[in-house]
Amino acid sequence: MYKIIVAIDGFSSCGKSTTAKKVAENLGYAYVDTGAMYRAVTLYFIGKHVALTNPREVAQALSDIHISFRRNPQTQVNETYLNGLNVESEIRKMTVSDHVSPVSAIPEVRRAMVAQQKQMGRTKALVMDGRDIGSIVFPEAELKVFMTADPVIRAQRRQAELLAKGEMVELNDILENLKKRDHLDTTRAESPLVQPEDAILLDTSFLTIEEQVELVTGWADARIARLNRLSEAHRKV
Ligand SMILES: Nc1ncnc2c1ncn2[C@@H]1O[C@H](COP(=O)(O)OP(=O)(O)OP(=O)(O)O)[C@@H](O)[C@H]1O
Ligand SMILES: Nc1ccn([C@@H]2O[C@H](COP(=O)(O)O)[C@@H](O)[C@H]2O)c(=O)n1
Repeated sequence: MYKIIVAIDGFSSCGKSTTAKKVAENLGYAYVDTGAMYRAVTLYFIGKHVALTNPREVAQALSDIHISFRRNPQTQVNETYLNGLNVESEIRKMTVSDHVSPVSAIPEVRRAMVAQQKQMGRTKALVMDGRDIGSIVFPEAELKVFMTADPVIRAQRRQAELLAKGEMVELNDILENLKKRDHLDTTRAESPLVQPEDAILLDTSFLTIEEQVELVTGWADARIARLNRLSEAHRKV
């Protein structure tokens, strides 16, 4: 069976990781949330008061950081570990959301994360979501999806999620954070968020989670079937 890479990019909180996780499950593929990697770096930088404009401090901090993902046996969900500590819940808090975009715009940070991400994709059978997966990390990905949704709907969904975890945040604060991050992410000099020309656009504003998962899984199945047919035809020649 042909194995592919599914690259999912898009704006903040439009459903990328929720969709990517379920599509990976459906395909029996590994899933990597690259936003979690940038969030873990940010958590470390905040804790160590790393000066973002000091290249030596940034390089030292990056060499001290080890990020990994481990499956929680109870929830079956991949959780993020920073230097051996589970930081899954810490990295989702607003403090990290407020600082992550400037940290992820630093070229040295991107180089370090992209190198690890490329390694993770060397055996394919991977669904990865982020901001530069189809454009920089895996420009050769067999399926690229670019997700978007109305900003107010995105903020409402994120607010409900934070509330369920006991964090009460004003809708407007979330909306401002989303808009600010989208602006920084799309305008930064180093690998900005762009929709690759060969990506399929998916607006989730009026879709249910099940509908968006079904769409992306269907596109992936179609790509795999086509590549299987091509390789079979090639084998027969
Ligand atoms: N179609 C949908 N309908 C309702 N809620 C949704 C839908 N898609 C995603 N959500 C919810 O919206 C929230 C944000 O989704 P998710 O974390 O997947 O977005 P994301 O694009 O990965 O965000 P980020 O870029 O900030 O990591 C989650 O609480 C998720 O359950
Ligand atoms: N490939 C990526 C992924 C993420 N970022 C930055 O991290 C922030 C948090 O990402 P979430 O997916 O958890 O929202 C995001 O706003 C980007 O600044 C990135 O640069 N590249």
